[in-house]
Amino acid sequence: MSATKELTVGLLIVSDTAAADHATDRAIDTLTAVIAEANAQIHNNSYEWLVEERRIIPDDKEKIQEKIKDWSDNKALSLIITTGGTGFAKRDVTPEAVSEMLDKTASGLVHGMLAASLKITPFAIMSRPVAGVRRDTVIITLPGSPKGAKENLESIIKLLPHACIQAAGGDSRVIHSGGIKKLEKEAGVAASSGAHDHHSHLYESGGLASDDAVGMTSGCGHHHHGGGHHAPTPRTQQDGELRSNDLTGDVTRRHRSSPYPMISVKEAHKLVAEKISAPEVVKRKVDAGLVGYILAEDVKAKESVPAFRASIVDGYAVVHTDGVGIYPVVGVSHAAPGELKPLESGQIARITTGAPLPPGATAVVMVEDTRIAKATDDGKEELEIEILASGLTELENVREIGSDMKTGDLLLRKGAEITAVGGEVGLLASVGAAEVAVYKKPVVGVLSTGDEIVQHDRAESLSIGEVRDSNRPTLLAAVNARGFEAVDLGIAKDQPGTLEDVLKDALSKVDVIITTGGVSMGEKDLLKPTIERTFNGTIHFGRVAMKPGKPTTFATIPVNDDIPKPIFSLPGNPASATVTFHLFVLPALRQLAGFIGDDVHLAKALVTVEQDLVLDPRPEYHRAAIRIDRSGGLVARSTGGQRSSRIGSMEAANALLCLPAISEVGDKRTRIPRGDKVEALIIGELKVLDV
Ligand SMILES: Nc1nc2c(c(=O)[nH]1)N[C@H]1C(S)=C(S)[C@@H](COP(=O)(O)OP(=O)(O)OC[C@H]3O[C@@H](n4cnc5c(N)ncnc54)[C@H](O)[C@@H]3O)O[C@H]1N2
Ligand code: MOO
Ligand SMILES: [Mg+2]
Repeated sequence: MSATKELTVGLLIVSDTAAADHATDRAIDTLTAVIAEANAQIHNNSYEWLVEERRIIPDDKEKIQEKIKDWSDNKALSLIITTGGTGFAKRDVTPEAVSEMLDKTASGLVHGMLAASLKITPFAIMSRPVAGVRRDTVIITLPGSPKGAKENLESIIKLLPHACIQAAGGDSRVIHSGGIKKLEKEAGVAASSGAHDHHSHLYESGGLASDDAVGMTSGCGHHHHGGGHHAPTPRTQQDGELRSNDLTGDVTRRHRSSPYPMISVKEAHKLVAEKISAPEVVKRKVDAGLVGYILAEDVKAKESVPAFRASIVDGYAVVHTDGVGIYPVVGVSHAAPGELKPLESGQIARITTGAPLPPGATAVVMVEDTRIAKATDDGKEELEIEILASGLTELENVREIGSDMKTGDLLLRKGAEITAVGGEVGLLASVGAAEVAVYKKPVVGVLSTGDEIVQHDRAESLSIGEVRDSNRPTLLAAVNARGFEAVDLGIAKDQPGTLEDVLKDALSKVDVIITTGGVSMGEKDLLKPTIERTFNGTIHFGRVAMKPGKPTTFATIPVNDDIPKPIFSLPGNPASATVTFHLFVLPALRQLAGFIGDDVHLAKALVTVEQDLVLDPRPEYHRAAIRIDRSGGLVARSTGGQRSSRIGSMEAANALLCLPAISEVGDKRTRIPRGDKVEALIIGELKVLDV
């Protein structure tokens, strides 16, 4: 199984000055930053640098050798980086100390570093770096100046994973061919056939799908129509294959890299669509509570609308052939039920909008087209009216019976959504539909997990380590606002028994479970093992190539003879939980509720970005507020800091901008410049741009 490999690093700062006063050292911070940057640039998750040791020692050959021995022979670090002691001064002994320890030298790395430095300064010629391998560890020596050390390391760091993996015996599953080619390209190394052969044992992955064989493309092109015929399904759990940590084991035996393949957002959508069961049909009353349901039957009109000949205006019912002239007012028809006296030629009747025409009347004249000819003596009633309008046509200003809708007409088709606009409820109500068949909406349970999580409105201030529960109120609100019934499942402690009890209870009450927290690599991350090992559930995916939301987990749990119930275990980080709710859970809820086709997914639009947006190694769902500008175009403004912990990044956000992973954009661009257009997934109402 391919997985992220940690490449461990030791930073050995060789400097008399820094050893005497650690505060003077700048090398550790500088190199840590270079390594962090290198991690950020890694275009897939097959490896990651991890700085495990940092030590500052004086320019002392024995001390240098002692550390190198410990870090390579005992700790088997992947890489040791020394800084300092590479010049011509008497105390400069690092190259000598290191050379004596090497099993193999690596003159290529030395050339690489020197060549890069010489481009920057001729003084590079004054440095005497060495590099090589001791046991499983690659060792490089950098100059003492932080600037020089940084430049040297930057010049080779992209090729170092390859060197380290080979030095450690080369695991052919670690780096896939795309990764090596990318490294070569990034480092400007020609992929000559020789180099290719040399690498081949690393990148022929023997049919095993590597992490990004499934792709890391951003998730906007995700629209699947519920199962279907798109990309091949990524690997999911095979029968009986348990990948999660065994909770009965010691922490030392937990996974050190995720056993779950990293799949693309697109594939995650496809898996959700496939595993979500068919919607159930139920009868529901036609009232305000019907909003958000999908009709499970065609609905036909049982009655005609209008059910009688009705006036469209306020005026006088006439016989249309009578023409202009003065006529006696023989009756009144208000919009109210009741018997009406028939009208004969030569007579008229006062009538209001919506009122039934008297039998015999064939048209209505608007009050504006008439004049009073004679009133009663007290002046309170009209006796005679002069009709001024000529050339009336039959049924002018009249709604004929069934002219809006006839008995038996198809009102709404199976699959129609009863929207919050109200039109469909109105249509059903207008023909007296009292009850309709719709698809059942799933009831959704929302659970927070974590020993540190406390009720958000607890009055006492927080003790160290405590965190207010923002995920549960957020998700309960979002579930409700999307028209689904939400059940508050509370907070479960990070204890297997507790989680088991809460989930067991939830499975009996709700159709879909959402949990947050406890899905990543920590020993207290219990969701995956509990789903798999306690509930015999199937984890369909446990990692998705996206930011935020990498550890998003989707599983189904068998329940008696029933259809397995879906459980979405979202990451604990608040922005991650909220984004992944919209991206994965909402479509699943909609599918269960009978939505089909593109309606299952969030709507997409092309928007113009207002600021430069920096790209991440993972496809990113950048939170933004999009507005309609004066020309009707859409502009997007970032909500600011996008760290997964920052729920503030969701404040006023109505869209998720789909930013490609760095590796997806050509010409080494690292940002989307302002003014460019990107795809946005709409999660809230659009507003008009402030002027
Ligand atoms: N060694 C690794 N560590 C982590 C990885 C990794 O790949 N390797 N992934 C990181 C990513 S990405 C994420 S996202 C998080 C996900 O963590 P978990 O889902 O396991 O969540 P927790 O560890 O329980 O909590 C993370 C974070 O969120 C806070 N939290 C949790 N629940 C709530 C809540 N209801 N309301 C507010 N805040 C909450 C929690 O206190 C933590 O700060 O893992 C990374 N680690
Ligand atoms: O993917 Mo995590 O969601 O970065 O924070
Ligand atoms: Mg965790």
